[in-house]
Amino acid sequence: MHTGTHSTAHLPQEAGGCCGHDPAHGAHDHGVPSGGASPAAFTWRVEGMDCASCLATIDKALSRLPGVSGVSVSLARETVSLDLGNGTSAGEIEALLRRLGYRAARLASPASPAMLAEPRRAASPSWWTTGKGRIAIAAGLLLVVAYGVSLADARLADAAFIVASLVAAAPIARTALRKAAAGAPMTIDMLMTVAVIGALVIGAVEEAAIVVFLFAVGELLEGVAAEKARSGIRALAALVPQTALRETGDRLENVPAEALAIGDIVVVRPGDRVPADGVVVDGRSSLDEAPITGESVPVAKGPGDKVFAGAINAEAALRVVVEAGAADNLVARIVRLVEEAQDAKAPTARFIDDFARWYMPLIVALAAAVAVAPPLVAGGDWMTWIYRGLTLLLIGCPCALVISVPAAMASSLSSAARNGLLVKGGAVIERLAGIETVAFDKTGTLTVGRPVVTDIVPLGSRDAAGLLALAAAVESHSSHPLAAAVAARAGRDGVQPPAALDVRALPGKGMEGTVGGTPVFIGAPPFAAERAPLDDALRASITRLEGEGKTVVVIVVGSEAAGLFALRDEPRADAADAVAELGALGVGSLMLSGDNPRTAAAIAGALGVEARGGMLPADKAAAIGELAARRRIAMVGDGINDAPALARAHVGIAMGGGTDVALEAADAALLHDRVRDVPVLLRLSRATMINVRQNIAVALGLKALFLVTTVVGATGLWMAILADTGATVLVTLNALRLLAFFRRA
Ligand SMILES: Nc1ncnc2c1ncn2[C@@H]1O[C@H](COP(=O)(O)OP(=O)(O)OP(=O)(O)O)[C@@H](O)[C@H]1O
Ligand SMILES: [Zn+2]
Repeated sequence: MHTGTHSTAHLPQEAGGCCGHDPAHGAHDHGVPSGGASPAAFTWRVEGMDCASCLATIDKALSRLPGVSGVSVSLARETVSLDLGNGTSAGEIEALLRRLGYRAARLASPASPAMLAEPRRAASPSWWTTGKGRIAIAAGLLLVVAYGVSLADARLADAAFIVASLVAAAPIARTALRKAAAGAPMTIDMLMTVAVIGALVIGAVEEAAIVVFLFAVGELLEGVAAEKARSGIRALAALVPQTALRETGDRLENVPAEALAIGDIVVVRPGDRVPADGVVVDGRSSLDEAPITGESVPVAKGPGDKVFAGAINAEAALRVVVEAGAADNLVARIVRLVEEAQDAKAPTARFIDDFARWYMPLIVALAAAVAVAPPLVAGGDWMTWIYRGLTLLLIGCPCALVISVPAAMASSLSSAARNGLLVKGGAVIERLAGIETVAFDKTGTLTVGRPVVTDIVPLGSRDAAGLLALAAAVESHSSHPLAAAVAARAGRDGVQPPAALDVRALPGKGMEGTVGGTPVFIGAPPFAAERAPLDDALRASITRLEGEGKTVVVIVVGSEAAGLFALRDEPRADAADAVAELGALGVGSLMLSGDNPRTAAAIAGALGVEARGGMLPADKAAAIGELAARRRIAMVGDGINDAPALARAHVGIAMGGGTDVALEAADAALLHDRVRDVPVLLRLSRATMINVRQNIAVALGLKALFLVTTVVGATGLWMAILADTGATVLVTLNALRLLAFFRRA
């Protein structure tokens, strides 16, 4: 059973601290600083955090300041958040960030998503304008020049390579020193600096220059996959138009979309994008929601239908009443969710981070031993063994390993989000990949959730219309799908329901109230039977109707059964296919229903799933808890009345058009009402975990291989760094394959 908490890890997923890993990191104080005044939350947007190593360094440096607690660094959002008590001022924090080499800008509200606080931020800069890009280009050019010089005059070769190495390595050395001054001495920048200087000292000058260049290229590539995934999600936010046509009195005025308030009326002309989430009040058109939810078919919308910011109005003008502010619309929530998801570490990622944490010091110790021991103990050649020791230092770079998990997760999470599948982090992906059974709620999940009254059976003197009026009187107070069906039928038949008093819902059982002074109950037969005797003829028709897959509710007036309604809710068109696809994946399906077992079995039988009926809402949660103890189980529901069951499953999946509840209550949410997205999500998760394992194998495999070849002297300096750069490239390319998952599916 999962804990239900979505990791509030202080370090984001990509924070593995590739190159900046220091053994002590992570030990910081989340306590409230002394001094009485409660700490205030601050958030900065920090530019220049382009590598995993930056994060550990920032976290560590900030956490050491007095009065600072709860440091959280997000690479996905490019923010640093922390609580500030007495002892340090916000200005001092900014100064420290500047000293570490980053630009920091305070964000007004820590709660506001960074992206939306500055929504029009230019797209991420081209690689060659970034610090790492410039170092890589410079190192490459210097290398070419040095080769040119050495060809022209062999006597100048050594000097040329030495200059090239020193100049290209200078920024790396500066970073190493800066981090060391901030309390993180053992970083890959430091290893690089030591290795390059060492190589120059022992005369391996050409290799030193190549090493600096390859290292710079590797560093440049490190964040490519994550950045690519991130820019895909940022593109979403850019879909929301900047301006809106607001109706003010009888005028239309152009206002910034952010200025729209709930209740404003906006006009969306054909060809325009919808500026805010809202509900259509006038007009009919079809809307293209593909950019937001990945739904490729345009959706017809008319009065009363929900529209989402960013959708393209294809046909006719619409008047829309705004229902959410700019920071709360679906697109903003998706962006925020995916960014948070990218910061939530999967267990595998955490394991790799732990590994990387002791890997680097271990390799450094090994390098020292290799450089010194053989010459001292066995009389080996000093130059040879120092060279091998320096090479081992380079093998200490855990870059490819540290990005192996987050690169795959970032690709997976963002391609899922672009296709209407929202997953709250790598941990959920990891759990999804291991799911053995999927439990579905019935109403609204496996079925359409819009039951229709098919039979009305009055008893005694009352006629059908009279019975319907009575039922509708009580049901008009409920939003249950069955209640909606009864009310709809009354409306269609032109029946005017009388007033009902003291109406209350009995969850999972029915409704009760008083009409004209007489108590009226409408609900499931077993609970009706507690109030009035049901004769054999009545029981027989209930059994027959239920066998047809219909839900029967009995109306009890006073202490007498007054009649029954049968309602039928059709299975979703793709439900049977979804169950079959799950079966093909080796995953079992199960339907949990509050409906009576016979109806549940009839519907389940048609879909080919096992069913459990007659469950009260608490029973569903209990059943999930019990199943979860034996099998890894996912629960799919609408997130509204089955939140407890969703929470008790290993993975809770909410289905249903982007409602707040669905997004908050579950580990994953499907924006479309498409059951087949469940097997798609499982396949994506499995593909992601395979990808992760391939990445780890490549990264670790190359390390192990070059560790051995270095010690036996088969490979040298530049091959060692090429192994890391090459592994970074392979891991990145492999992770990016996941972006194409939906194109193949
Ligand atoms: N408003 C209502 N009017 C009539 N009957 C009701 C009402 N609410 C609940 N019931 C009765 O209680 C049963 C269980 O209701 P519950 O809401 O738990 O299940 P459901 O959501 O309809 O179905 P499922 O659990 O399969 O999704 C219904 O089948 C019905 O017999
Ligand atoms: Zn590295």
